[in-house]
Amino acid sequence: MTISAVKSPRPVTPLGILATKLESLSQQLAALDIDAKLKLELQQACELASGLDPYISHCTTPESPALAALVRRTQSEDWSQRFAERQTGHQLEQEMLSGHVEGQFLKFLVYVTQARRVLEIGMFTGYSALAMAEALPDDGEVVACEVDAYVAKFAQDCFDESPSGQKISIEVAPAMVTLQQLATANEKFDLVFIDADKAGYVNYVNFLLDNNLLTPHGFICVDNTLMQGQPYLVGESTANGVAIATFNQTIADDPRIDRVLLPLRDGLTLIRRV
Ligand SMILES: C[S@@+](CC[C@H](N)C(=O)[O-])C[C@H]1O[C@@H](n2cnc3c(N)ncnc32)[C@H](O)[C@@H]1O
Repeated sequence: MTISAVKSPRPVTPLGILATKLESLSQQLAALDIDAKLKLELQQACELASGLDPYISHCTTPESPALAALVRRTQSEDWSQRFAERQTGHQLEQEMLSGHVEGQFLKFLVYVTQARRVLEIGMFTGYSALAMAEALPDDGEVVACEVDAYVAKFAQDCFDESPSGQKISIEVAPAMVTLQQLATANEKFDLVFIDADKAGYVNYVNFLLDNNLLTPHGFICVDNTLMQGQPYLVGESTANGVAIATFNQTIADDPRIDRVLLPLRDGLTLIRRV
């Protein structure tokens, strides 16, 4: 593994982007001769936005040493270089990692639902998989789908050094291929976390429901359902923004589904069959 300088992740959530924009506005207005009360109000808006994520993190149980080590390794990797050298099949980036608060939330869900079998669609370096594995009983299992062989090996190396890593089995293939194999083997899951290619989300949820891959009380968590605010903003969207807007509407129109979208990080939608 090549170690390069650790870079801070860029903002990729609606709140993070809002805080950055407010900060930029505040800096631009600071130089101008404008009403001091207006400057103060903008400063207060900046503090309200930029202080929220650090405070939520402060109030949340800290991540384990194994998760913290996985974050450090992920941030130290030069993902652009790996892609340039064709070691990864597509451009990966540290911002893909779900992180502390979302990881602890997923872990909490595993505990309270007493899940024993978890399926992850889109693993990257394994942060969410390992967070969920930490909450599983000793005989519990996370089956983690990942299409990229390089990052799958990277995650496996992290799991090998983690106390809960042996509960995770990685399936290196396009997730739909793995889902078909799991359905053929009549596998069932208590919790499915979807965090892969956004254009595939509708098909993943339909496949899980149509092929009874969930246990009777099983449920699905879907990541990035706010996609940096694009689904509710007027103006141009990226391909991912369009895919998530379509996914959110498809889910809203599906009478089989009960759902709630939580404004956690970049949006997390919980889905269960009614
Ligand atoms: C956002 S990252 C996952 C982050 C991870 N869940 C975490 O919390 O750290 C998305 C991952 O999905 C993988 N992926 C994309 N398309 C996929 C597919 N069709 N099948 C399986 N994995 C896929 C990507 O290679 C990438 O590693």
